[in-house]
Amino acid sequence: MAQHPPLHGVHVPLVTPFTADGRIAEDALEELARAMLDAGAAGIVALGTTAEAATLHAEEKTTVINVCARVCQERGAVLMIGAGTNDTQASERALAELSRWPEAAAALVPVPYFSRPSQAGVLAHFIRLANGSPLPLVVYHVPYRTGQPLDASTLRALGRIPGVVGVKLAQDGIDQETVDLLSELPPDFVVLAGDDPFLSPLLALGAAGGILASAHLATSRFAELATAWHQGDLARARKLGHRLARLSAAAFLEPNPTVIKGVLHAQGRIPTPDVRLPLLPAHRDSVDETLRRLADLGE
Ligand SMILES: O=C(O)C1=N[C@H](C(=O)O)C[C@H](O)C1
Repeated sequence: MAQHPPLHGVHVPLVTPFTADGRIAEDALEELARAMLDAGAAGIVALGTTAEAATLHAEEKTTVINVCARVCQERGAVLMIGAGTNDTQASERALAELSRWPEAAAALVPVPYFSRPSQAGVLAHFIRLANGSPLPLVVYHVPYRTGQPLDASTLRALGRIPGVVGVKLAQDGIDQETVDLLSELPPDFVVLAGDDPFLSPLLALGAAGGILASAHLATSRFAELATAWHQGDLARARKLGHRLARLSAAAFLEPNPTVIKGVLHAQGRIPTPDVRLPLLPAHRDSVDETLRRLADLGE
């Protein structure tokens, strides 16, 4: 198992494009993956929330991973794969399946949702998973989706588990726990921003990069923002960060990934803007607003 995958930079959690008759549009998926990497993304995430992974059946998930793995291998890019549920045993089985893609850098595994275990229970869950996983783990912490808060000391304890290499942090803001965590990270453990409008402040605090659905749009500018913070170009980073935060806010006017799919479709990059129930396609106003913010990015 690769112990220290290179997780710095911008990773794009790919949407799953659908054809008009509801199948996965594999060609469009492959083209999108290539376009993201050519525009400067460090990697691709297969089966993130943005992929509507919850609505894909097993065969479709394999197709998505195979397409992403092929393109990442071709481009020498980082592949992460979303896996896991709120059931520890089922998550162990899901992770074991990922041994089919040993080239993947990490599995992106959600904090167990809905069950609301104690923080010690969350820790025990990840200790068990890391122990048997064929891939290093990135913890996906998104309390507004999971209903499971974690404090900085638990996040740090997660980061000290052998085989846990990072956290995708989507706290819906920058709170005391975020600042505390980033003030002292365990060795070889990275924070990746997972809440798009807060990418720039998280990079300023020391995040290594981000997993960002809105980086489907203006991919090269997101990559430029990460580079600007890492190189200490503050004037550039602040200005670009504010503009990209406005773009991200528009892209999240409706449940993710509906607006992003609407924009990609309007740009002719995917065959339909379709999403699977219970999501509904974004309204035209949200798509237009996002296209306007994209046009406003300028140089
Ligand atoms: O799929 C992902 O990974 C992401 N999902 C988040 C969400 O839908 O809440 C947003 C983030 O940009 C990446």
